[in-house]
Amino acid sequence: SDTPGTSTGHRQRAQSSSKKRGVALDVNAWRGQCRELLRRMLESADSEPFRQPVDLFAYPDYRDIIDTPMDLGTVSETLAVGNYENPVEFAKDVRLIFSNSKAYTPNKKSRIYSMTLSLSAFFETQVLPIISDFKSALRNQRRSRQHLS
Ligand SMILES: O=C(O)c1ccc2ncsc2c1
Repeated sequence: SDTPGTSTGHRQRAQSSSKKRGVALDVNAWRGQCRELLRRMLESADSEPFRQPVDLFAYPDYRDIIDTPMDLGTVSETLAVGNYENPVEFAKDVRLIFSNSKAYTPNKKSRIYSMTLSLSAFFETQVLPIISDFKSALRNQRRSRQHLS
């Protein structure tokens, strides 16, 4: 009712973010965080073999072994055009880069394979908090929307 001083029902909570337990829970924060993570990976020398699709002239048997090629340039483009719905989809493509390299490598001492190991170790430490922050923001958003109506 519009009687002054009476409850007017639940105020619409901010859609994109709300402060809870001192953490800003923004369901959209993951995209900029993933773009920054990609930037840091691309500036590392360890990413050189993975910045563009594997050169099929350099590795003519590549597609005999690898069904779904993936590279950091393709991941960056997919992120930039908004074709990842969440950070889990983004991480799945980045992990594909590393699993392809592990599947293709002729031996576990190869230079490129060792670059795969160090870059994927860095990636996993950095992507974990991005994914868990996204999941808690989503839980929070669903909780606050459930109270509306
Ligand atoms: O020549 C190699 O040792 C090697 C190992 C892994 C790898 N992943 C994509 S290209 C490639 C080449």
